Amino acid sequence: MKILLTGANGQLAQDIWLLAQKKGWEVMAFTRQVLDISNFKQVKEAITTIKPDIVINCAAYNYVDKAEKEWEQALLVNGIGPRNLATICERQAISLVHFSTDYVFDGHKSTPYTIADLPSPLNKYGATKLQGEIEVSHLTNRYYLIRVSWVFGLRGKTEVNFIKKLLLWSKDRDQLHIVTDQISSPSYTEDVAKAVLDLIQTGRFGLYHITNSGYCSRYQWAEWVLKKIDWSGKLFPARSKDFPNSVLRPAFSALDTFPLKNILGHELPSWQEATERFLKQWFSL
Ligand SMILES: NC(=O)C1=CN([C@@H]2O[C@H](COP(=O)(O)OP(=O)(O)OC[C@H]3O[C@@H](n4cnc5c(N)ncnc54)[C@H](OP(=O)(O)O)[C@@H]3O)[C@@H](O)[C@H]2O)C=CC1
Ligand SMILES: Cc1cn([C@H]2C[C@H](O)[C@@H](COP(=O)(O)OP(=O)(O)O[C@H]3O[C@@H](C)C(=O)[C@@H](O)[C@H]3O)O2)c(=O)[nH]c1=O
Repeated sequence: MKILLTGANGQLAQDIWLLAQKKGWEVMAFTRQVLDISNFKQVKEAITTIKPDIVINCAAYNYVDKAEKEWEQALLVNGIGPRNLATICERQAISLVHFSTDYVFDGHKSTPYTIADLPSPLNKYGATKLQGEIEVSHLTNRYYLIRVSWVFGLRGKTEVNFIKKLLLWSKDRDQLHIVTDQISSPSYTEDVAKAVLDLIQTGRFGLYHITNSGYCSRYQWAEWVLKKIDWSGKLFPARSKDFPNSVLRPAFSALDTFPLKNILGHELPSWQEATERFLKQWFSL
């Protein structure tokens, strides 16, 4: 299997890259500096030269607050980039994996969102990711469109990883206030990478939700982590409105992964098991 991987410095990309190499697959990995997915010429050149079996697009603009002002930049990466990839993949009969987010939903439901629920994003980041979904699903038939939520991985930037941020805050604060009114399903990149590589071997194209099992609030997730690391500070519940500079985020955006289990034969480990594994690996690095 020959893979062309974009956004190769990102947290999910790094784990996909590692795992695919372990399987003995050929991975041609491109960072933003080498392949800017919003540049149609560069995308066409890379894909037509390499002729991969599959393109895995991990490139994204993931700054939720900044996207309100930088929405053109966000749309270029999250909307136009996937458009470029889908156009060339379709022309060359190459499969495309693209990732989206729980933030395409408004969070008004009280049960996990299924692949049959209609998106209605609350913020500009979510709107640009929805545009990416539309571009991919309209421009090619050979797609795996995979929504993930609250992604955390060992590698990549701290800014896009809530647990890494929490660990940083816990180092120099003795009090933390974490929101109880944002609930979703954490997704560990190691587990998502494995599921994605299993999925692409099935040839079962379509829309998927891939997250760890179960869901929690940001507060519950933080409480769980801080207990595991024996943090001596005090944790207080907070509300999203206590952070007036943050844009609106969905209150409940847990994802229902049906029919993933029917296809892979298993669900992903629970968010608790995944977070514990992350912490063990993080502190042994
Ligand atoms: N992080 C999260 O909590 C969530 C992420 N997702 C989605 O999952 C996928 C993987 O996310 P994650 O691993 O966290 O992403 P990261 O933010 O870790 O990585 C994204 C990568 O894309 C690169 N990039 C940015 N713009 C371009 C461009 N124009 N062309 C090529 N590369 C570019 C970035 O490079 P540079 O750093 O140099 O800008 C970065 O290396 C994305 O689709 C994301 O939207 C969905 C839900 C939650
Ligand atoms: C600073 C701070 C923030 N918060 C709150 C404010 C904010 O509403 C909330 C969200 O945190 P973050 O900004 O880390 O999370 P955010 O960047 O919104 O995370 C999202 O990223 C994108 C890319 C996705 O696709 C989503 O799935 C999701 O992972 O945390 C606290 O509870 N306590 C604090 O001390």
